[in-house]
Amino acid sequence: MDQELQNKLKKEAGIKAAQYVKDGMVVGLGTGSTVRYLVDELGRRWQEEGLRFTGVTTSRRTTAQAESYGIKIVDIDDVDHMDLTIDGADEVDKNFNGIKGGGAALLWEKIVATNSRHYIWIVDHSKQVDTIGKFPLPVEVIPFGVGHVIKQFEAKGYKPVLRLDKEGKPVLTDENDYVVDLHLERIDNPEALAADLINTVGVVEHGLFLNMVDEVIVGNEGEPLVLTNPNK
Ligand SMILES: O=C(CO)[C@H](O)[C@H](O)COP(=O)(O)O
Repeated sequence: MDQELQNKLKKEAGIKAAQYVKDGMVVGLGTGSTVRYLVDELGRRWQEEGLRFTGVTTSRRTTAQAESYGIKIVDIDDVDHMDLTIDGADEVDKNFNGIKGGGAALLWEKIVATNSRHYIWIVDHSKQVDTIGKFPLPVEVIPFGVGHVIKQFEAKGYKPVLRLDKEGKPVLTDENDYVVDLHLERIDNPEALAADLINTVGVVEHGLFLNMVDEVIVGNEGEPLVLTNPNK
């Protein structure tokens, strides 16, 4: 899919998802290029329609964008729960299992998601896959001893690569951790992999979001499709 079309589909999914946000809600705001369109639309409604909600964000980038519109953002510990969280995803399969963390925000994203009453992903249709894993699986690892974690992953055949920025320095998450991307190509047993990763000392979180999402809004040529998770 060409970039221009992909951006159009991301934008349509973001605008559709913005309709779920109502006055008075506490809303979790995800991270990434699709969420940017969502926040633009919420910002427009905040300024033009007087929409008022309380936002909790999953990254400093999203905080900065939301606050640039005047949207009220609070600390996650200042609210009891999120009524609704809307985020992007890197891949999603038919069982509503997905990979997140392409933007290195997976830890805050998972914390916000797990404390949300309703959880929605916005994606363009290129993110829909039969089997997850082609997209490298992000794993957040603390810097101390990261080389040893990488060696353990190599020994297991996980094909780990430390994520670097353009200057060749390790990418830092908002918690000042590193991201190790696992080039697995396909993940046939995501539950087993998730358990193995989270039991590895030094791993803070991984980007497998398994059966967490309630609805996926898919930007398609035509109207965005709303898929509802039957297992939630
Ligand atoms: O998990 C994420 C950030 O950590 C993003 O939601 C994911 O990478 C999708 O991003 P985009 O909308 O730019 O394709």
